[in-house]
Amino acid sequence: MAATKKAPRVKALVAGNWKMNGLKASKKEVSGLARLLAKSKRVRCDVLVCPPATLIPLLKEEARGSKVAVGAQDCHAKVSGAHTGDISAEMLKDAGASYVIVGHSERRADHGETDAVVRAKAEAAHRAGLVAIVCVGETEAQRDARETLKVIRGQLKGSLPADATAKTTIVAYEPVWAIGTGRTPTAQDVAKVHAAIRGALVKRFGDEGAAMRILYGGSVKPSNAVELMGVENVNGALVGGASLKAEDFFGIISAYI
Ligand SMILES: O=C(CO)COP(=O)(O)O
Repeated sequence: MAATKKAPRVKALVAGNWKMNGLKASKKEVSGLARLLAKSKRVRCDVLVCPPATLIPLLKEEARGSKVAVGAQDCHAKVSGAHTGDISAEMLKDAGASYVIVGHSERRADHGETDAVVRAKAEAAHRAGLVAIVCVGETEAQRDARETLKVIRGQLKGSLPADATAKTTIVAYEPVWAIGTGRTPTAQDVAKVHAAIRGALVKRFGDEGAAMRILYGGSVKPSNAVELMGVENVNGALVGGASLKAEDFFGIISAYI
């Protein structure tokens, strides 16, 4: 009998993207989250908070000894130099980050980041020893034109470094029209896109692609987390608004209890 290869078990990640929200006082959300996680010993996923860069050292300290990792929302591709206002991956690592989000649709849209730029940032993350969370997602117009899979495959091809592995790289699928709108794709649509992403990852990276985490992002809330996180090839969530309050974020994490 031919041996059938089983898909590897992938540990999920629930990541919070605070975007441009949070002040020093927000550290109480991290200590609150750490307390909730400590109380519930059965949480089967990794947990990450990505605050504005100014808060990384403070939140890293606040999260010390807990299950909460700290990450950043963007990085520059270079190590250092004359790039006013930018922060390198090495600096983020030095500040306490262990992950960095690259290619978020808000950066692709507001800062004209191309796939090549996103790829250079992901390579910088790897160079610095950070895990890169590479975001892809179609706009509403692209979805209406039934171009979703074509767009996603193109973004993956252009944005992922050639030597990406399951340890260094995470893909986040965030349909642009679902971000901050309260609208989400159906579980069937999420399954279709995540299956296509998995197929593209396996084709390009083999076993590493089979083990790479694929997060879903866009209006994830405690009320829809169980359904969305239960979809095949969904290995966690990238959460915006609902990650700002410890109780809400824990409500989403609870999908993995
Ligand atoms: O953009 C997002 C996370 O990166 C999703 O944001 P919301 O969860 O607020 O829709």
